[in-house]
Amino acid sequence: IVHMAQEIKDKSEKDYQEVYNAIAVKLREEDEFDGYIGYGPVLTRLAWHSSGTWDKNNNTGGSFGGTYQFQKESNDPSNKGLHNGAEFLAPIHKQFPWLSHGDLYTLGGVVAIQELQGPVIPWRPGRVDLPEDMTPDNGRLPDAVYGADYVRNFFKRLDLNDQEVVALMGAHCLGRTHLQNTGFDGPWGAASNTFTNEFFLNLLNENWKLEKNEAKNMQWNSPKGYMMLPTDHALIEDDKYMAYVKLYATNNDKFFEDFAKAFKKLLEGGITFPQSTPTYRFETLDSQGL
Ligand code: HEM
Ligand SMILES: Nc1c([N+](=O)[O-])cnc2ccccc12
Repeated sequence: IVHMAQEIKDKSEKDYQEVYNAIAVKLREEDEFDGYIGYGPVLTRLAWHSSGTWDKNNNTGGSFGGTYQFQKESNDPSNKGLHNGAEFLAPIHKQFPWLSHGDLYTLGGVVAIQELQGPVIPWRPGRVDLPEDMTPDNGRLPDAVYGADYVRNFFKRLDLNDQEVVALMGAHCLGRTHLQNTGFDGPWGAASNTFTNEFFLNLLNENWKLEKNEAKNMQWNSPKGYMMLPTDHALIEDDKYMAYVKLYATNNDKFFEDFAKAFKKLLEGGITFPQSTPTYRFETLDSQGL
């Protein structure tokens, strides 16, 4: 299967910046969601989950077809809670009906990272909505209960190496786990809505204890009220992963640079873009004085 991005002839950078700004203004205004965390984290997770169904071996799934819009995919137990992100984006789709669902879901994640003071994520348009029968089966997204070998093997299907995996996991600086969504709870400490390298500093500096939570799942908790999933903690149980955790804990610029590259790669998995497709680097609201 080839997912060839379509050439968008009648839309310019200005048109896409207008979509970016509409999402960013809504994100700034609707700040009360999830205990004043806001929609940034769930939009980031929606962009990741709509892309993380890709299988490089047969080029099925991925962000191209926008199939998260179909219940078969949005009802995947792995996607519990993401309807909040999709409902947030629904009015944006109405306002800009020419934007495909695949472009909408991935752009939502780009706006979230950039507006939460993270790095600029270069982004390309042209994903094309696929029919419902092209929706990938459930079960392609990762479980949180396993260790480093599982994580390494899982991300091979997405063509992502150790360095890219550790950088991407840094997005767990955002938001929180919700017992009713995934059976993990916390962090009760500062569940953040600012994109930083905190996740790596927490991993290295906190005193982690493996405990059974209210849903009978094992998770790592710290005295300060932070938590880590088993797959988070795996990054300091494995020497190769640990080297990158230390790199990103001590070099925020390097983390930002590597995260931006890996997140773009994740959001474009399986897509062939024509040479003529522009790569957009959007301005934040702040940098536009808005
Ligand atoms: C081994 C891979 C991963 C596993 C097992 C995993 C698992 C989870 C779980 C269980 C939650 C809690 C969801 C909830 O209860 O509402 C979560 C939240 C989140 N994940 Fe991951 N994740 C992984 C990788 C990623 C990646 C690669 C990204 C993005 C680059 C990401 C971004 C997020 C964000 C932003 C949240 C917070 C969502 C919110 O606050 O509503 N995760 N993840
Ligand atoms: N905030 C988070 C942390 N943390 O250390 O703050 C760790 N792991 C997480 C996993 C999923 C979602 C949020 C997380």
